[in-house]
Amino acid sequence: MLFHVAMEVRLPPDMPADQANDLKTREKAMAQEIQRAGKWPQLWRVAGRYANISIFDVADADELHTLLSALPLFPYMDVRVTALARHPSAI
Ligand SMILES: O=C(O)CC1=CCC(=O)O1
Repeated sequence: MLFHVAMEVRLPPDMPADQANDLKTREKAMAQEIQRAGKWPQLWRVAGRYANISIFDVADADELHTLLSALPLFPYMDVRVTALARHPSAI
């Protein structure tokens, strides 16, 4: 099942740089692990914002939630999920 996921990251401005860098390093490692597993086939930066647009390919919304909520930056992200269905005109 495909999901369009929009993530906006909002780190507290007073978060120490070491803590922010650790979160970003762990986020990258986990994101790449999920991509290698084939469950995160598209990950795009939104130009000009600390945000991304992604496509996830997972079994269901429960699996998606499990993956998203395990991301190190999850507590600092505003996440919007849209379930995708096949368009009848798609070829
Ligand atoms: O930088 C971001 O958009 C947040 C993020 C999600 C996966 C990743 O590696 O970074």
